[in-house]
Amino acid sequence: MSAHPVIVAIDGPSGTGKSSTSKAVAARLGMGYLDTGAQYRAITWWMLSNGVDVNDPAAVAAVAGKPEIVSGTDPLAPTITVDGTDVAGPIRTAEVTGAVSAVSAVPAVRTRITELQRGIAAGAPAGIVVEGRDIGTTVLPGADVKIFLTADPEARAARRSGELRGTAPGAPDLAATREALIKRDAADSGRTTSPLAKADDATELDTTELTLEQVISWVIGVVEDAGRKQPRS
Ligand SMILES: Nc1ncnc2c1ncn2[C@@H]1O[C@H](COP(=O)(O)OP(=O)(O)O)[C@@H](O)[C@H]1O
Ligand SMILES: Nc1ccn([C@H]2C[C@H](O)[C@@H](COP(=O)(O)OP(=O)(O)O)O2)c(=O)n1
Repeated sequence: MSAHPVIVAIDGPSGTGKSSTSKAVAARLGMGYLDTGAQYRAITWWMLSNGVDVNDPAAVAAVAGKPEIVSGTDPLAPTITVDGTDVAGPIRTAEVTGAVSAVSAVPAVRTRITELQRGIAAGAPAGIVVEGRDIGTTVLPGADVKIFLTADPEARAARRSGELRGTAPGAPDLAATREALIKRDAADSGRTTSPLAKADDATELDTTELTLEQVISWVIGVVEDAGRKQPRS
């Protein structure tokens, strides 16, 4: 399709549809898929499992280089391990969700994880869809396609709440989910190092009134357009 493997950056706050959209787009276009939030969750899980005080940035920074995080990029079966342990389940607990913004605000953590992400993107032979908070702005500023997804907080909380009810018995109710989500957005947008932000050259899409399938089709259209505009090799 293009002269080099296409890199697609999809950013936005929680519940806008980044993961579901990115996975589907990557699968349909035969590309890799990287969930960068899962990596921040994985390092947070390791900190909590090892008794590190996640509210002490110096303590977190001191051990940020220790865990070995490996992400599998098949969009049909993405994987994440820490020191060889499959953590796909444990990284989705409320405890990790409650601590991840503090850990991911620590510059030493971001430097480490950003390096990992750049290496994975550079080594993706068929191109890759990378989703997160700072992919278009910091991690891959030269990405071929940059998309920023948004949606009303009510829609985002309802989606997340529905998802948690499906997978986690005893999950918090809608109001609690909404409150936690807004608090996490504020922390992620307000941090000093590489906050959640739309890149100037990203295309924004409000997904509030759209179905997931509509969002997927729109993103595929943008990626295919970008491929057509690239010089032929
Ligand atoms: N446009 C949409 N309409 C309705 N539900 C959606 C839409 N996009 C995503 N969802 C659902 O919302 C939940 C959160 O989506 P997800 O892709 O995990 O968002 P994010 O990665 O941005 O946090 C999932 O259950 C997903 O199926
Ligand atoms: N590129 C990224 C991706 C995620 N993070 C941090 C901030 C987020 O609150 C957490 C968790 O991200 P994740 O994408 O799993 O969050 P969701 O629950 O899917 O919204 O990680 C980040 O700082 N930078």
